[in-house]
Amino acid sequence: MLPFRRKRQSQPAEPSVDDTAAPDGPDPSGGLFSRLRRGLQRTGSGIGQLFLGRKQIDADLLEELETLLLMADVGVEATTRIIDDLTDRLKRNQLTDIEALQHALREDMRSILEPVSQPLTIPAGDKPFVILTVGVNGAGKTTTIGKLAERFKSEGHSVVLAAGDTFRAAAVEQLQAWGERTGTPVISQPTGADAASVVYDAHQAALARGATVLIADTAGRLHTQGNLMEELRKIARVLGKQDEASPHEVLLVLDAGVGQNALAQAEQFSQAAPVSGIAMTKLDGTAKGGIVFALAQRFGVPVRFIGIGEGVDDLRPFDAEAFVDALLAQTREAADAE
Ligand SMILES: Nc1nc2c(ncn2[C@@H]2O[C@H](COP(=O)(O)OP(=O)(O)OP(=O)(O)O)[C@@H](O)[C@H]2O)c(=O)[nH]1
Repeated sequence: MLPFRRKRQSQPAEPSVDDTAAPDGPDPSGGLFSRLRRGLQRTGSGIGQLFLGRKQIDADLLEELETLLLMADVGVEATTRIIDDLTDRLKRNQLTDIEALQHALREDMRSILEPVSQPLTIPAGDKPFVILTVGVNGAGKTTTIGKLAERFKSEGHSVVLAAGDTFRAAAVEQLQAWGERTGTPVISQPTGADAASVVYDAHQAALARGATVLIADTAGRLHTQGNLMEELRKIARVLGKQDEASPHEVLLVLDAGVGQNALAQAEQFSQAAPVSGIAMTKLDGTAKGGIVFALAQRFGVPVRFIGIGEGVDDLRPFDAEAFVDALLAQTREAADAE
């Protein structure tokens, strides 16, 4: 048995039938933890299992940990911060056993993520709270907007969507499909129309309907596409003219699978619009989920949501503690084999 194990880690890695129940009793988080843990398995499996059967803490173990963190795309800066701290604690004889090391690792990882663990809260007001989503092609913007519409509606908000991706054929239809699925009105113009004008129309419509949230889709673009980056600035300007605080949130949607490239995307998009939050998608299908640490360490931009699947409910508010716990959770098979 491992000396250190948190209560929630005793759940199975792959709940087969009922996501909300573990053999030890119901999941107190209503299945959220097991879903998140399953999603992050590919990123965290190596780190979680590194300590199994280990009795001694030495330089080799820290070196192995360093390699695993880098492989999970935690990035050089955040990895160095973690390893330096652990080495320091080791020198000061603070890490007397594996349990203490795991505890310290958990603490270090949390301390990187806690500053960016800031949920998106929609303040009450007489104008719609405007969320402008930005990101490269295929990052998951449209899907994330659909999931957000569902979430905000379930919280009692009245939501309007703006089909600001007038560039890609079928983008409007894709957003409309999410609108139908979630019962949310979508304001659109045909492909090729001026994106800023669609967003303007949508803002007017949101005001007229007394909507509390407006979420604008935008065309996926590479940060190297100057004209499209200029279009983003224009959309932000048009929104700002109607309400100087708007857009209230510029949500950068990043595909976790791109790894370190996410850093370049964050940097470039921030130059076109003041990115105020990140939605990290596809954490379910990647071994590179550690990129969240690299982003937190480098930019400190709040991570608002994480996507852990394609379903409408597969978007979760980011929570540093739950994220680190899920990442470091060991599989039952590995624990049993110990
Ligand atoms: N597994 C998984 N798939 C996701 C997630 N989020 C989005 N996807 C999928 O990623 C693909 C691209 O998503 P879109 O929402 O179309 O991406 P987009 O950024 O709007 O793309 P463009 O319109 O080309 O800019 C779709 O197949 C989505 O179902 C996620 O969290 N997990």
